Amino acid sequence: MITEVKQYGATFRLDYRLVYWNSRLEHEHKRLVSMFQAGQTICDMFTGIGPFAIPAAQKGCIVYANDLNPDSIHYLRINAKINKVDDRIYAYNMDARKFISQMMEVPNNEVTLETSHEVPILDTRDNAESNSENELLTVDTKDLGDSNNSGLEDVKGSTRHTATSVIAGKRSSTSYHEGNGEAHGTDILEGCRRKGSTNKRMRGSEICVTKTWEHVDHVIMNLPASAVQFLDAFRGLIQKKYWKGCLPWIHCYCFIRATETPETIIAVAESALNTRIQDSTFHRVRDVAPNKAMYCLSFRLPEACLKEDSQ
Ligand SMILES: C[S@@+](CC[C@H](N)C(=O)[O-])C[C@H]1O[C@@H](n2cnc3c(N)ncnc32)[C@H](O)[C@@H]1O
Repeated sequence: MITEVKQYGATFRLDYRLVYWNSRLEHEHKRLVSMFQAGQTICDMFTGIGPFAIPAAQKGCIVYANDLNPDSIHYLRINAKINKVDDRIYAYNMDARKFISQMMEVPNNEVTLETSHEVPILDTRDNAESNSENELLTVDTKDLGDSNNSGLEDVKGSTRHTATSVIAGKRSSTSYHEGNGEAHGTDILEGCRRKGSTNKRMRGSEICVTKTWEHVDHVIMNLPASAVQFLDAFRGLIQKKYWKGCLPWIHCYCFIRATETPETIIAVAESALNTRIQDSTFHRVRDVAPNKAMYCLSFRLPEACLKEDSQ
């Protein structure tokens, strides 16, 4: 059953039989995106058809959006096009743990653009002749099995797709390096123009290449039943010597039952991260049952999660 719904000015096409959609989350999508600023880099680990990703991109953020369900990614791509933000969203189709670890992985030579596993929405074909490594790729879902949305939570199975380390971002700087189109800025606010930056989808703004292992502003984890358990993926994930600026905000959704307290969830999160969390906030999203509410736990990734140079 394919239908179209509207949320805060964005249009979402979806098939209810194949993908997750909950209109009751509209206010929460809006609330979280209101925290983002234009030019920020967002990783959405459980993106669905993009109700965080699309408004974030509309706001001028660069979004790396992942979902294990290939149908979600199919509709995310459609919705990115409908809402004219396909130049700001990169989509990935893999397990969230693998996605975030590959986002933060520093490639061996730091300049290799491993795009063979990327599923970018951004159509770079106009640039292809000058930067073949950024060619548009299609989703190969053969290894993903059943496309049905049900039962995907906690799926740890890997796919043939691995996240690329290539990031397209809007940056104010125009420093530009010939070669492979890779950014070599010394600060996250510096970037480089994508080589042959004639992409017709740019609508007047620059598309730049930056590196997620150097900086991400926000990570969204909306899989309330088990997102907290995915936090272990952040242990030693970010290499201290490459990271620039503040550590990312993690927005991790969870359920809290009547028998539990926010402290219960913090304890699980700290155990997963293997360190203490400072200054966290819990935002009550909505009641999902008489004794169960959905919350958003937000905190800055603790420095103790960083990987030291020698590790
Ligand atoms: C609760 S929905 C949230 C979707 C969207 N972010 C929203 O706010 O409506 C969770 C999504 O996570 C996806 N998912 C479930 N397990 C996953 C996993 N291990 N890795 C990546 N995505 C997963 C599901 O396919 C689903 O689209």
